[in-house]
Amino acid sequence: MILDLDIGNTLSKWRLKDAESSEIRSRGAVWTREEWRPGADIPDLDVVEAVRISSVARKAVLAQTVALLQRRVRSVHVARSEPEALGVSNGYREPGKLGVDRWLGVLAGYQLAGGCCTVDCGSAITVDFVLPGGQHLGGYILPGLRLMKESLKLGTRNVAIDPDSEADELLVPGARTVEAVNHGIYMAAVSAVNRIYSEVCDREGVSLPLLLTGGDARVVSRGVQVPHAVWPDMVYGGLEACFPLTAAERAGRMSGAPTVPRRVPLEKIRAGLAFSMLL
Ligand SMILES: Nc1ncnc2c1ncn2[C@@H]1O[C@H](COP(=O)(O)OP(=O)(O)O)[C@@H](O)[C@H]1O
Ligand SMILES: CC(C)(COP(=O)(O)O)[C@@H](O)C(=O)NCCC(=O)O
Ligand SMILES: [K+]
Repeated sequence: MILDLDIGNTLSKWRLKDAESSEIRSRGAVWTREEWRPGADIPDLDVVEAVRISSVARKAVLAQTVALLQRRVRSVHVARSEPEALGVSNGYREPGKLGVDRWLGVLAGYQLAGGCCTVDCGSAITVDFVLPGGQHLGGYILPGLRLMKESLKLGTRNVAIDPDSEADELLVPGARTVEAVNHGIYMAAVSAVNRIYSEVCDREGVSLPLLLTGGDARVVSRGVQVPHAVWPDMVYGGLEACFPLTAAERAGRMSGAPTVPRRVPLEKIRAGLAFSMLL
């Protein structure tokens, strides 16, 4: 079995993948923590022959995790942001400073769709762009839905946005504090994603497929106007592309990859942008 780990600021996600069949056997998530020991909530390491890790948690968390895994597993691969990989040039002035989850998302997106826009809705919401030739432009970082809510300190931190709500319900004026907060932060997140996407496509003169991932991808997706795909395993896709271990991975196939979303004509994106600027 292959253990894939995606250690975010809030949650550490894992999945076990069968090295022979390439099937995903199980998956889970635990709160990201300083100390991380195999227990009821993480998989049995006896069946694991290789581990692939993406981590944006504090250095000590990664060091602890790697030390623990190296005692039990033969090969442990840790992803890093590089100046260039798999046809993509990192757009950061200091490439190593780009969050590795963003880098892996971009690599997965590029392998799937060529030039694209990748959005990761987790603790932070990040939006990254890579052009059809493989140039990554850099991106945007804004607080995630939960972080925005917690920063307001209005006693609403424990009332999450219902992930099954429709965008229509979440965009109307709130008539209670908790609604005003939830609708406000939702409006902030989806407006930012819509605007950033349109601005950059306009500026670069290209309509790019849009891909969403992260814990809040499903709810953000409902407020995103352009056709797009939700890809929960996008960061894992980057790990597969960087460290291919199975036959399918070596052939360039990533588990759970969505069909590439339809490209909107650039004129339509520009018309939407011009209209929103009039308001
Ligand atoms: N079951 C859940 N537990 C915790 N957070 C969740 C859950 N479902 C959705 N979320 C949302 O997803 C975010 C965490 O998403 P994730 O992509 O795992 O973040 P990160 O990679 O930063 O750890 C939280 O900030 C929260 O808004
Ligand atoms: C921006 C992030 C905090 C997002 O992390 P996440 O919300 O997925 O936990 C992470 O990608 C990170 O720590 N990046 C380093 C800074 C940068 O990318 O510029
Ligand atoms: K994120």
